[in-house]
Amino acid sequence: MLIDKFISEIESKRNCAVVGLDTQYEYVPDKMKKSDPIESIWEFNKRIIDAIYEIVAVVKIQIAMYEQYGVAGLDLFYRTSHYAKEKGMYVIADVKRGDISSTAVAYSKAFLTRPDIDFVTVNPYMGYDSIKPFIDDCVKYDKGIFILTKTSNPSSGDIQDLIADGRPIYEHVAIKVDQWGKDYVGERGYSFVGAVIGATYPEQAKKLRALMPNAYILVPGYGVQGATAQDAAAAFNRDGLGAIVNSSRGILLSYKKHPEIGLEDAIIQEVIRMRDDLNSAIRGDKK
Ligand SMILES: O=c1ccn([C@@H]2O[C@H](COP(=O)(O)O)[C@@H](O)[C@H]2O)c(=O)[nH]1
Repeated sequence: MLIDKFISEIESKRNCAVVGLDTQYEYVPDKMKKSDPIESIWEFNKRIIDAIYEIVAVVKIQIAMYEQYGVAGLDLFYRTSHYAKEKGMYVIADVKRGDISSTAVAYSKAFLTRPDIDFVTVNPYMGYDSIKPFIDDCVKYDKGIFILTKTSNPSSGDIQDLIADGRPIYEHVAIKVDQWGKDYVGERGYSFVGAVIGATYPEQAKKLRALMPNAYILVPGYGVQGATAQDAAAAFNRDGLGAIVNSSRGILLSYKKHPEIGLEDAIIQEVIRMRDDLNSAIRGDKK
């Protein structure tokens, strides 16, 4: 099962950090900027992937950053996912889809039938029939999903924290994630039905971790959004597994903090710093 192989790869690299390829033209170093933004971003993405693929298991590609450039941007999204996959990386398409079942079937087909995409993020607001097509395709094509549960943004509480039947909505979502994923637990004890929990909400993450012990959790919010490795650690199980932690701008823009070294060295340095920071918070490894 994909989720078992995914866990083995994270273990063998000793790295639960996800590099978020939320690339925009503005992020490309001036020296690398060409007149064509698409080709500039492509060069940047390729150099990042080449720099990290031996030490990082997973990339998350945020589709919105590519869609803003129209059809050429979408083509770049897939060129990037294809390139990362060719280098042996796991690819999360951060697309946050969710719609009535007939439309969800099409959304799922768009991503989960592709060999270059392993996971997608989905939005549970419309309920089980909007999620089931993705689960069916996960079974058929050996893929996985991360369901938005408690998101990292400051306003996530506007709706997710409202109390229904005595508990916040995000806890109800976690209970559903647990139920929906129970039949799909692999050899390592984790399901391909996972969740998204922001590192910016560590107290909530502890409770949510207990409510869905078999879910793999995608944890955004580390770095630029202000969460620390200690915050992110709340989403992990005692086995040191159960979560992956994303950083996008913190890694993509790390070259600005280290103008004295080249792009690749700056990216590698930041990825290693993040990996060691997380391993120290999760399992007490020495930094
Ligand atoms: O709750 C959520 C869900 C998704 N995201 C996405 O993760 C990255 C975070 O980028 P940073 O630059 O590391 O802040 C981005 O793609 C978001 O859309 C999230 O932040 N929070």
